[in-house]
Amino acid sequence: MSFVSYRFESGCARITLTDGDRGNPVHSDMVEELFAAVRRASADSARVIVLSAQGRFFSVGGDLAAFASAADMSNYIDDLADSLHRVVSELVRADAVVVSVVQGPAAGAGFPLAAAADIIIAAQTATFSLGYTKVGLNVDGGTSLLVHSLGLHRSLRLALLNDAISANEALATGLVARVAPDGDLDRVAEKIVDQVLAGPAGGQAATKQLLRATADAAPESALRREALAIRTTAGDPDAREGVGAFLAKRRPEFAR
Ligand SMILES: CC(C)(COP(=O)(O)OP(=O)(O)OC[C@H]1O[C@@H](n2cnc3c(N)ncnc32)[C@H](O)[C@@H]1OP(=O)(O)O)[C@@H](O)C(=O)NCCC(=O)NCCSC(=O)/C=C1/CC=CC=CO1
Repeated sequence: MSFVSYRFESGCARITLTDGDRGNPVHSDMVEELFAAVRRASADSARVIVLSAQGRFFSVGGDLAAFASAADMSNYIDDLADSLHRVVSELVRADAVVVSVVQGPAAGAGFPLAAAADIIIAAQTATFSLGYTKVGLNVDGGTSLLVHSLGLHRSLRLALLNDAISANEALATGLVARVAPDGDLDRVAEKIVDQVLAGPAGGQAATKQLLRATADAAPESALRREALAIRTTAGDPDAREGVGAFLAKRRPEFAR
């Protein structure tokens, strides 16, 4: 694997995004590796899955350079959204308790990826932002998770104005379970892992499924709506303008 690493030990599967020098951008090869790693964790009957990332960013989200260089950007984004949805579904459906460990920005698709976890731990440097509408796309991969975790109006603010929320704001909303100084993040994550491993596997798995079903945050129907929407927005000239403008470090000029 080039973009994701997998390690399994004592009931805990550790999945790490390893393209830290590039900010762990989300592209088709990365998502395929991520999906394979999550499937492997289930095959290993992991009790806990820890999803973390190397480098200064958890993830900058969709790889805008890959979008711009794709032969057909719209098709590329459609396929990528489908692949990412499979990862999100696998994480929310896993019997394992999923813990994400976020340092630095979780932007664009990096945000729903981190938020698909059951327990989110953030460094003080963590920020959460969506970015999709900034590049002419619709939010994807987690509208159901966002509304459940942040509430409707905060989700609308983040999605439409592209504000970022800090680790402490995310803690106050309940999205994040713990905030730790960057140097203490791993210790805090290990404490959570030990706490889960000391609990009853069957009771925890059933409880996770029940809570997610009650919250309707096993988000398949929302993911289906998102996939349909991105099929349209990714083909809109505004998406090409938004992606091109980000890469050229200029303000986008969307059609009015
Ligand atoms: C908030 C940021 C993530 C970080 O800001 P900052 O710390 O100031 O760092 P920057 O200087 O802006 O960025 C560092 C370098 O990384 C490059 N970069 C940043 N984001 C991306 C990206 N998404 N793709 C490719 N490259 C990226 C940036 O150009 C810098 O490069 P240089 O050093 O060479 O100049 C901030 O960077 C930011 O807001 N980034 C954009 C976030 C974003 O809009 N992400 C995409 C959203 S759309 C999306 O995720 C959509 C999908 C679609 C469906 C399925 C799956 C995936 O994605």
